[in-house]
Amino acid sequence: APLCVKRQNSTAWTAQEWDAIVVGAGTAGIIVADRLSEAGKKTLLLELGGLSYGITGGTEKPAWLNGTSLSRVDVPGLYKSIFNGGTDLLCPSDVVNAFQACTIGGNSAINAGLYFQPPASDWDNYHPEGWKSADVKDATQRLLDTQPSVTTYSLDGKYYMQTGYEEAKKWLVDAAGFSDVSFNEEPDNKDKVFGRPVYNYINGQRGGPTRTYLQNALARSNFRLQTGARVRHINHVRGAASSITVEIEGSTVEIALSPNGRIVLSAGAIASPGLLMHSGIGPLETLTDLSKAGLIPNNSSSWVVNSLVGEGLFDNPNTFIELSAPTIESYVQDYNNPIPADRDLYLSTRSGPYAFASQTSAFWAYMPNPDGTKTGVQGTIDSSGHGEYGNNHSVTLNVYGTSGLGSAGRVVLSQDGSFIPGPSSDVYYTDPRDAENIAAFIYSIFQALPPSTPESLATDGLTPLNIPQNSTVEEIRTYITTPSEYAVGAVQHWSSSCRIGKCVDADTKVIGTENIHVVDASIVSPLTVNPQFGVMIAAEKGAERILETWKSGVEISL
Ligand SMILES: Cc1cc2nc3c(=O)[nH]c(=O)nc-3n(C[C@H](O)[C@H](O)[C@H](O)COP(=O)(O)OP(=O)(O)OC[C@H]3O[C@@H](n4cnc5c(N)ncnc54)[C@H](O)[C@@H]3O)c2cc1C
Repeated sequence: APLCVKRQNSTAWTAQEWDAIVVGAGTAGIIVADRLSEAGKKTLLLELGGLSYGITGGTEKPAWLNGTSLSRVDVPGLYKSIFNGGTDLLCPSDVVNAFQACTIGGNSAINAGLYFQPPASDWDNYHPEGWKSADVKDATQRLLDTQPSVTTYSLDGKYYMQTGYEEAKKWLVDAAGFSDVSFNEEPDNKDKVFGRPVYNYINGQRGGPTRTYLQNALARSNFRLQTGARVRHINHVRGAASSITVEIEGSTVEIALSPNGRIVLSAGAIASPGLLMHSGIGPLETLTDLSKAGLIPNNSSSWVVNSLVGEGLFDNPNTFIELSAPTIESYVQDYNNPIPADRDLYLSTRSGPYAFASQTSAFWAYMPNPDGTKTGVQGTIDSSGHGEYGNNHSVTLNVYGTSGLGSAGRVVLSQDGSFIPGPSSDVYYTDPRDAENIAAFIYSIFQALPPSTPESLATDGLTPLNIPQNSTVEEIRTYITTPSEYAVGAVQHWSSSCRIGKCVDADTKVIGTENIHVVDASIVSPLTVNPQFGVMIAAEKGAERILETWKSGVEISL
């Protein structure tokens, strides 16, 4: 644990009692632990993974970064290389059945850094009392004060890889009637809007809670971050937790809460419900299976039966649409061998193609439903083609369904005897209305493209290559719901598996427990935008609510 040992050079931390034990130094966990320690609580932040950003001591990097303080995590343009594997940043396969980061920063250390503020309607329409837009306003401001959102990423002030952006703007703004907006200036406007993406970068490098909140917390003597610590389960009697069992450096230790202490699970939308289940908190059937396997006590009087633990797991259903135009010049950032001029531009001035992740534009719309609700759709355009469409004149449009979708699954434990948490098979498109809406949206924007077929490309403007421009709604619906390299792929935006008002109460406390909280993507309902910003608001707000429960002096009876 190179980070903490230096300052708090006690090896006896495992024998101490903690006011708050936060599980997972990810996107939300870091923020919660910072705010609780700031309020004077003696706070332990336990992280399964290891070092990530250069500032944490991370050293995983390509040779061209040797001699700098940067790790691969710091360079925004190395984002897509995470999908090539060969990294210690990802979760081991026995932790979650999904593509997730297990390292300081969690997924904020590997994601694209897209940082879109959710519209007020996401809180007002989909979250309960106490979590409406007016309730999260201050939390949002605290977040923006600590982690700003940037609209220019390259420090020379220029925009790079813009040929796809220009064609998309011609299509969506000039022909399809979308408004050209600055997303930061009007975050609530997500209906028929187009613009440049916003990111959470700091001075041309990856931002996120590790660069901001964690640095504040590490300066406090009542805070400790421990890496390489895998939490196995919470020890509790009918929901009143007294300690946590952790595997660290090959041994298993129990770490105690102080009287009136709190446990906060921030292990992510798949792992947090998994940890609750492995602690005897969850659906009866799952707890019965775990007890038969000897993994939780047989004595069911110590269980907390809560069928909503894991329920509602969401991920955006997505489709890649490959677009080509004669004017487009594709660009692929290279992990090992960047174009020397682009490498030097980044190293000398944090400018150029390596100063951002490669998304050059984004757009949103809502599809109205007969019952008065609306279904959100988002498009994000990248700088290169995908799969067999990787020619020099193509880019990839990633279309997601977002808020208001009816499809969701749940966190299930694997049936192979190892009980690893993962998504059920019914996360995407189980509600037929979702595919209808997304197909109708794609159809509608295709009408604003010049007529073309994949065999006879438009000479001026974009041609869709994998879904022909002249497809019917029905043909598009079939394409997007048929698994392929371009459709029904997991975006890994896991959320909503332990929702506020259902699985946890408005104080983020797991219903049926006394002092066990969940604060991470699990508690947030499906948002109109990529989840990171909303998850960080939930962490600010969650910390505020937890601190209020302490002030009101609720006693935990053991
Ligand atoms: C490839 C990829 C790209 C993405 N791009 C974007 C984007 O550009 N913009 C955006 O808004 N969203 C993006 N997302 C989604 C976004 O990053 C996540 O929604 C968000 O970071 C989730 O935050 P969290 O706090 O819930 O969990 P995480 O950030 O995942 O943190 C969970 C932490 O808990 C730790 N942990 C888990 N189990 C244990 C255990 N048993 N003991 C101890 N520690 C444990 C993990 O190691 C991890 O550090 C992306 C996600 C992925 C995977």
